[in-house]
Amino acid sequence: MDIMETMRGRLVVSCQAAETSPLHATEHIVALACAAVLGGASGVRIEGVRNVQAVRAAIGLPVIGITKIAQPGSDVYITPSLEDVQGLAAAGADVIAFDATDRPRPVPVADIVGEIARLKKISMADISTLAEARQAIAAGADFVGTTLSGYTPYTTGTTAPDFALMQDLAAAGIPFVAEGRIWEPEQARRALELGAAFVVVGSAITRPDEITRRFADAITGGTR
Ligand SMILES: CC(=O)N[C@H](C=O)[C@@H](O)[C@H](O)[C@H](O)COP(=O)(O)O
Repeated sequence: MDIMETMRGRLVVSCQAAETSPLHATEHIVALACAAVLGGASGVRIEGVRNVQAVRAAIGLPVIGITKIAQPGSDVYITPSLEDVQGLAAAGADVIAFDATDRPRPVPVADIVGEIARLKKISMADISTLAEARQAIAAGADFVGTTLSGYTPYTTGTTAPDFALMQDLAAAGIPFVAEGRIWEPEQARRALELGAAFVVVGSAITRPDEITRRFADAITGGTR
């Protein structure tokens, strides 16, 4: 399987559950991933070494692996350490995504990228700005994701996907994936038209609490 070609121009579904969610168990993550594949996903994004291992065994499509581990003295939590990279690689992730934002971090971006390459995996740098994307590619990342736009102190306040960032990435010739706040199929299509290699959708498909809240708020005007 050519990992990138399998996902190119297609939908990848992020199957994650917060610790507070009733879906926070490996069997539920596997079920979400299998449902996504049934619905036409061409890959999945999975959090946690155990979940990656179980999903890898259950589906034959590309798996993007991440960990989410809070770090003392740092806001970087997506695949922050070399041990996280090693665990995800051993669990069978094809692509390893990691925080490549310009914030204080436990391990330099170049070291994370180097370890992913050493383990013969594909690296996806989750960024929030064009400058971070340039730095990540210069450090050797295979491609970037717009995942963290809106989640760094210097990129706050948006509710829509960051189409402007996608346009900037395309203009700069940086290979990118669209991820973050994509709630409508038309937004996914637009991201592809802007040059995204593929599109990652999470909450709008796999977080029933957030999907429910969207409907409930629309009905009640946000008052509960
Ligand atoms: C910021 C952050 O931690 N993003 C995480 C990255 O894996 C996930 O919580 C998101 O659900 C994922 O990026 C997909 O985005 P959305 O759920 O908006 O479609």
